[in-house]
Amino acid sequence: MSLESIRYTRGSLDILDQLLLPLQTRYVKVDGVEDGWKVINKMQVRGAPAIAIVGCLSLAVELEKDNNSDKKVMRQEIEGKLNYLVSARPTAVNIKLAADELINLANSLSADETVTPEDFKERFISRIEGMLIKDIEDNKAIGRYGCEAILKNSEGDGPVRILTHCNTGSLATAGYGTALGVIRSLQESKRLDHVYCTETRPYNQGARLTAYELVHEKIPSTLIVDSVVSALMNSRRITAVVVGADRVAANGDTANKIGTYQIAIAAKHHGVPFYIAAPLTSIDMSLTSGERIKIEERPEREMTHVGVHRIAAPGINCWNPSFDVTPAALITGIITEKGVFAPDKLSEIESK
Ligand SMILES: CSC[C@@H](O)[C@@H](O)C(=O)COP(=O)(O)O
Repeated sequence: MSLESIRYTRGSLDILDQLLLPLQTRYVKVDGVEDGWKVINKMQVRGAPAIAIVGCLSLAVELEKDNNSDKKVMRQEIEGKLNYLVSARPTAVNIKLAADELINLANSLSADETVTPEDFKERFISRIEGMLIKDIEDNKAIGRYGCEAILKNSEGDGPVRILTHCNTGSLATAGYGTALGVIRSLQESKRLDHVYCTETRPYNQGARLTAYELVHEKIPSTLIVDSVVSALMNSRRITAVVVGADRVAANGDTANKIGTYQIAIAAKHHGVPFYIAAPLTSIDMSLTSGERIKIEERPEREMTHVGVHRIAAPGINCWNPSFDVTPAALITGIITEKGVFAPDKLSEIESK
């Protein structure tokens, strides 16, 4: 069974505390929006789709307990709470798009005189619950499309080797995963020879989380230090790189975990196809290019310490951007639940 990062039943939400993995498995109760903001901001839950889903579910939990019977007040509070949740982490677009969709829903439910306050609450919570189910279905479709594209592009019908970065699996999504979903799908097709995952400094999502998921799923895999990527491509045949995304701009420029950009440059140099695997909820068509993506800067302690142990010389200045933007020109294809698109063809998604 896959790892479960989100446990939800109506009125109750618990998330797996990813700060404690892989050494401890502990679930944390999320009792409303304030808790939701905190677990996202502290990165107890992380990964663009999981951030959006946990944020929205925290609102669903709060709403379930709310006895408000004034639709206008409910609408106003919902908008304020969603905007607050969006502020917890700035780079991933999924939570912003989910918030916009829910604010539109609240506006129309509030304006519709045939909708009672009870109906408002029921329909609003059901829409949020639907996101959980849809994300898993979308990830499975991403897995299938990604697997097909990689096998089609690889020479002959031999085994394939994949490199991935950061964590994009069950822990970063509602389940199955995006880039890790593609890897799962390749494993199911029996064509997967090996996966290499980077440590993903400074927060080590690769070493702590992806490695944990790969071992859990019994997928043949090896952990590498981030700076080994070029040497790996030079010495072992890598079929493709597949990573996730936090925000894809309309021209295909993609923000993802810091270090993604240099992997894409290495892939171009070595002729290795470089894929982004992301649901449509990670695509921000309102931004013409990646230049305008806001990049989160995290506390320097995440660089200077591993757990409680200081590893950097005291007194040194630190710069800790959490994401970088890979230019579209370095990207072979963007794998979505609607198929694989060249980065300059994202506008075609709407007609699918
Ligand atoms: C399916 S998640 C894709 C990305 O969100 C993932 O690769 C990533 O960059 C996560 O960053 P994080 O800072 O751990 O939230």
